Amino acid sequence: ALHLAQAEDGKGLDDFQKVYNAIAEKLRDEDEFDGYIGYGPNLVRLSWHVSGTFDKNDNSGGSFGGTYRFKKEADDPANKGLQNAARFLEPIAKKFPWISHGDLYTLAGVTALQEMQGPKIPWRPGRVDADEKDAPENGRLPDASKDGNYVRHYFGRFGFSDQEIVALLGAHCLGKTHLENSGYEGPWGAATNTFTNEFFVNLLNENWKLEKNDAGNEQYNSNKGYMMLPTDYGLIQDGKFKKYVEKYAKDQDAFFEDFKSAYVKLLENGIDFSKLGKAYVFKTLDEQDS
Ligand code: HEM
Ligand SMILES: CCOC(=O)c1cnc2ccccc2c1N
Repeated sequence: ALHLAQAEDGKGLDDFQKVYNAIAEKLRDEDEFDGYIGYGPNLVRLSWHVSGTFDKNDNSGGSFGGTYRFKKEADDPANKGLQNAARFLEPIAKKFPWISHGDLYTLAGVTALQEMQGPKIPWRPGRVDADEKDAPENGRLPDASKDGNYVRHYFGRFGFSDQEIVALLGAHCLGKTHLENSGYEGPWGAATNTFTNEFFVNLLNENWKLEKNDAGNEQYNSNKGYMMLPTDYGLIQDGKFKKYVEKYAKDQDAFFEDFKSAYVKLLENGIDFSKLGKAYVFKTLDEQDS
């Protein structure tokens, strides 16, 4: 059965907005990280990795239990580089000991996206920390060296449509790949910390060359120093995916709307929120500047 959301007792919008603001202020303050990209993209990746372990066949994994806090999950080779996001969140967890790890990891991704000018992401609390025995085994996160069909099959495990898959991958407009983390490198100089539909525009407009990188892995490089993973590139090799790439390259609002819905589905997969009221929509720091 699905995990039943149980919100932290007596905590409401104002309490979670305080956590949002603490993360957002720390993001602004520590802007030099990773060549002045900042922690935003890394926090978004953490929120996806703690959710992407979900398996609808037995409702295991997923964001509910906050099991990333255990080495068994944190040390998954696929999570290499996310130690930065985890370290960033430690003082936040200390300042707000009442928030569960699952809620913190997902709220941090929402905060980062909104502070990077992304869409407003409705968010619901109620994830409850589980034990180490509930941590999913390694190997549930995707392999970047594969093609579009692999990506379709992989996300089929969560019940995502072609349109939801393409929208979700639009998050690859943020940050960069790091050779020491994943065996992929780049984009050089083009890495961004602003949420846009640029990933789709680049996919369609650049001429991509498949090259071996310094780790011996094949990736697509463009003469502007952009890069795409083989799984990224699979979105334009596969006709059914490509039509959504074209839609989002033309219409950023449509991308924002569809990304928001798919991202919420990713973060809430496997959890029954029916006992809770409506989702919270947080104000950005800019919207609160009195
Ligand atoms: C086919 C599915 C996916 C694959 C194979 C994949 C693979 C990767 C790889 C290899 C990296 C580089 C990590 C590093 O070297 O530091 C990366 C980074 C990233 N991914 Fe994905 N990813 C996928 C889906 C997603 C999704 C669904 C999201 C969010 C909704 C996402 C968000 C990010 C972000 C924001 C970064 C940049 C992290 C940073 O700059 O530190 N990815 N991804
Ligand atoms: C808009 C310029 O960035 C890109 O084209 C791009 C492409 N794939 C990625 C894959 C993983 C992480 C970041 C990625 C990225 N920033």
